Amino acid sequence: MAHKLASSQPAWQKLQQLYETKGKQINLAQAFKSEPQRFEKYSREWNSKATDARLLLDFSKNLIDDEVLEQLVALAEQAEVKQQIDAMFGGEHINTSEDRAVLHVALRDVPGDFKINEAGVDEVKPELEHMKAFSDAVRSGAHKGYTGKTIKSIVNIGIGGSDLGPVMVTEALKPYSKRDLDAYFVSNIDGTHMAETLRVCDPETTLFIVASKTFTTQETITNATTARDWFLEHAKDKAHVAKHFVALSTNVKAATEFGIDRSNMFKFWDWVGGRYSLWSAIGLSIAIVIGYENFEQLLLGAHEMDLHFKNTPLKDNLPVLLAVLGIWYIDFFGAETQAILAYDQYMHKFADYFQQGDMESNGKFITKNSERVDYQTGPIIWGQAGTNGQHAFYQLIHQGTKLIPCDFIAPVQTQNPLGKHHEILLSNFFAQPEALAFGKSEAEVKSELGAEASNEFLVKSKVFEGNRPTNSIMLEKITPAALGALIALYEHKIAVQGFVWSINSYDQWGVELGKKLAQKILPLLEGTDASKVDAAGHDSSTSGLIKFFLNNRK
Ligand SMILES: O=P(O)(O)OC[C@H]1O[C@H](O)[C@H](O)[C@@H](O)[C@@H]1O
Repeated sequence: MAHKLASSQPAWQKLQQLYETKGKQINLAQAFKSEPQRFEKYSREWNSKATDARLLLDFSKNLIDDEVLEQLVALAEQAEVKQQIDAMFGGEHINTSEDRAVLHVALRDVPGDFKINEAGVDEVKPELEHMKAFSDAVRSGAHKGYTGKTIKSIVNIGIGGSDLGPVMVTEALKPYSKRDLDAYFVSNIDGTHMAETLRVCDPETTLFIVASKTFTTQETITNATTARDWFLEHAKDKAHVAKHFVALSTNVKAATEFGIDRSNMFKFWDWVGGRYSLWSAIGLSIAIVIGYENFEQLLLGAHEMDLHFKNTPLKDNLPVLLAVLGIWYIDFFGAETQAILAYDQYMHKFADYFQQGDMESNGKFITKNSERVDYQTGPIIWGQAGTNGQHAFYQLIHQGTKLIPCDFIAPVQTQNPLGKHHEILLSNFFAQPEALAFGKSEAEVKSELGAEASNEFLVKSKVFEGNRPTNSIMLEKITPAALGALIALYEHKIAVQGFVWSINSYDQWGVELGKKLAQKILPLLEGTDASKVDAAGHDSSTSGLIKFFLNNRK
């Protein structure tokens, strides 16, 4: 693969011209007027064959026409997206800086459709069986704590990819959860997170799941050690740890050193990136909360999206469409962010999850050819569940000076039919993209205002320029399979953008420097001698801050 600068592709130059000559003037109101079939043309329904996952992607409210879309797809073709997809599914080591394959798709290949030759792939099935047996035993009460009681709480201790996926999915699929089992997720090194969790847990009925791909992450190991100390204060005998602590990791050696039995370890492999790991052993808390059968549906839904992604021509390929539309705004309109707005309370962690998924994957400036990009790469991802966001930040999306492409997501069917709630929720879900696209003209404002129309400032303040692009994604229902498919859709969108930008979406060197500096600073904080700080070689700002801490702590 050539991994050329995206800006050197012929389609990029063409898109630049299109943007200048007409792209920036595309007017959605006019486009919809002149094209009665715009929705039919720019929307795609997707039905999974083997599961109940169904979704509709409407991308008609984007600032595109046929020519722009054609060039966007041509850009993906020229960037060899198809070949890069095949390389990923084929197990090639596309994570070149770490010389690793990128095979989260193998974790959810339950039917065994992909023939991948990579060490560990043949261990996926046995590991899933291990997860099934263990999650069944915890849920049924067969797995007992050290005093013979059944498990009432699980505490997942992990951070980043070892936390966000389990948190997001267990929240999104709460209707499928075992309601008499409490699930907690401790991630932050701030002792408050663990202290507040232990406060409500009973050592006799709590299972700790230590989730860490590397098993070296400072936060997780510190939190796990604190949990073990707390547990042993009550249980006394170290032999009881086996019933209350399990580990999810690629690093069997470090987990053993921590004191976890091999039989209590659930492993995965270095070809699973942290932010793509919820499908692996890292999903154990999910399997315990929603049951293994539902966890398998989650995998199957994702697998169905994998098949779509792998086998569908680029122009009809949903992840590819989302990816190139994103590139249109990021690289040609200068959009810096992307909002993900799920109109479903259970999905309130979805945007947080893809903050890591997208920003850790594509927040990079070096191409795989070691060139510095001369274009923008990954956007800032943010969002909140609707309708809460409407009462917080939508003002800026509607009338601010920034272009914020938004993805609106909602289920047709609610999990909680309650009066008119769902109709009201969805009326907002339909109204917001409409308002963003078509706005409100000065003439409309004036006619609405009647006598007050002479107040120029009021009139101008009430104008909505419109033309703000959105995608709308409707799922039939947020079932485990549908959620799996939706997550895979976004994962692959991120992959395609990385492929086009020629960056490596699967490493994360950008998180290292801060960690290293913290390691250097920690010994200073453990001491008491402020005078040592000056000799430690920090800048005056960092030294000043550390000394303020040392001089003022009690
Ligand atoms: O699972 P772990 O090895 O503990 O890693 C947890 C997290 O830490 C790192 O800082 C990485 O940036 C994340 O990608 C990872 O998910």
